[in-house]
Amino acid sequence: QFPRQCATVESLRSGMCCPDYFPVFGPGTDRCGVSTGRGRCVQVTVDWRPHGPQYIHDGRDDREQWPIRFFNQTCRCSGNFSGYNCGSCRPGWSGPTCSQRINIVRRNLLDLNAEERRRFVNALHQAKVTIHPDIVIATRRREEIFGPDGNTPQFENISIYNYFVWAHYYSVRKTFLGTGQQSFGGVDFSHEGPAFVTWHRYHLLQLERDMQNMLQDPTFGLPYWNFATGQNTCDICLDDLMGARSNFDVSLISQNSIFSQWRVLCEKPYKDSGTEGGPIRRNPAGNVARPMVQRLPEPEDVAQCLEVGVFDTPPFYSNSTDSFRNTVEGYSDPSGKYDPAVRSLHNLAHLFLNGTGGQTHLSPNDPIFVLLHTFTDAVFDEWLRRYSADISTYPLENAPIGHNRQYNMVPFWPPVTNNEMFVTAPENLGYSYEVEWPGRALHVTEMITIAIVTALVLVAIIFAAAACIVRVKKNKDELHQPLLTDQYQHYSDDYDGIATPSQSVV
Ligand SMILES: O=C(O)c1cc2cc(O)c(O)cc2[nH]1
Repeated sequence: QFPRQCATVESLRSGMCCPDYFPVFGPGTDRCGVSTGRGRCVQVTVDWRPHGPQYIHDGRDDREQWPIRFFNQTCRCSGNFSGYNCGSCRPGWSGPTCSQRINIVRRNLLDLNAEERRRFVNALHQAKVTIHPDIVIATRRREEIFGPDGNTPQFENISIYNYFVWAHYYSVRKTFLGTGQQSFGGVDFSHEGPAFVTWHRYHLLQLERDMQNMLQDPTFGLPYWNFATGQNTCDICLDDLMGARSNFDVSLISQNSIFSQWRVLCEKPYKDSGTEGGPIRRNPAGNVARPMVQRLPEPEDVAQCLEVGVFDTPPFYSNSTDSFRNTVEGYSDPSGKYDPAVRSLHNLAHLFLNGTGGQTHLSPNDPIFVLLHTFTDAVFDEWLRRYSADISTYPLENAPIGHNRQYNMVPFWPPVTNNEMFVTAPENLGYSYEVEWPGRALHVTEMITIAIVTALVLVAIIFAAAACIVRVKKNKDELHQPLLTDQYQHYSDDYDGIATPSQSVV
């Protein structure tokens, strides 16, 4: 959550987190790369607008008005520069002056060849065991951050992948209300509100960027898992991908997969440390107590969800109806209608995994999380493209805490608002998805309407054809009749051997 350089008594006391870009000039002389025009140290902007009624403990949580409880000054970078010290480039840009455009392609995991699969699995494992070069995490709440002696900042190193896990956990954990008091659970900075899509988008971008740096490969892109193929099996649960099922325990991963060795972080809820626990549990389609989550979404569900044209609707929560966000998140049925009994799309895919990946405070521990969310993000990006990124229904205020449009997403640093992620990815964030979207099948009512219209058109054609035939027949008859009837009569009645002009013209 914070750069290592800011995890000091001085930085915390001053509230300033503006690390040097080029420390050669001496400490504090090149804050945010100011000497080379990369950026400068400014006051943090926070969202003070009211939040929704779900959160009732204002003043008790470090995540309120993020990140002001920890720091009130940050780097603001110029142009395409970015990062905690303006030492990197904005997504979509690269090169020493961040002036080269780049595009990263996120592909279907199942389309990777054997070598690409091996490299991706190895990269994830490397991220799991490599200490994050820049970021450390706070292991105590703000009021205890200086440690028992008041002089030892309580921060820890964490691996790149575990930081990804921890950030999700920190965003969903309950509000601590004091020793012996029950923590408050009506709070979630990354789910059940409009920030669901923007928060997870940034979360993935940050992992992708960290892995690019780790691999020294700026072209590295996270693949996706199309969980809506209509099959009710985990098709990526193979030993060369996310790990097959163990032969010895249905809820464990096969020992042929490196992921069987991964240990779960944040298993003991509400203890802020990066200690690892037991193995990843996963039993796809194995929740016999809840048959509804023993299946995966259908392609048609994605197609229907993309027809929901309004981004979000009041109360901007998990009971919103006709909201694209609540539909892709999976609290509404795929057509957008809210139904408390329904779990669809993203939520259904989580619950289908039935184990570590199905519990909000733990789910990123299972690497399937990454792939499940890249696909969810692909759906979001397709929605943004289809509806020209219409942000008008993204609320500025009264969304659940953390979800207002201008709120800085918790616990990211430097501060980044939900707003900044509400843009089409290829043009603004430098990545795109290689994906084909399913066409929408017709509803019964639409099929009936089409059948009726077709029948009416057919009847009309038949009538028109019949009328035509009758007319042609009549015309034909008219052609022959005068010779045989009227005129013949005239000729025969008073025939004198010379036809009058009127009689000779047929
Ligand atoms: O019960 C749900 O709908 C549900 C479970 C679950 C797990 C998870 O990690 C999420 O990110 C969301 C989610 N929803």
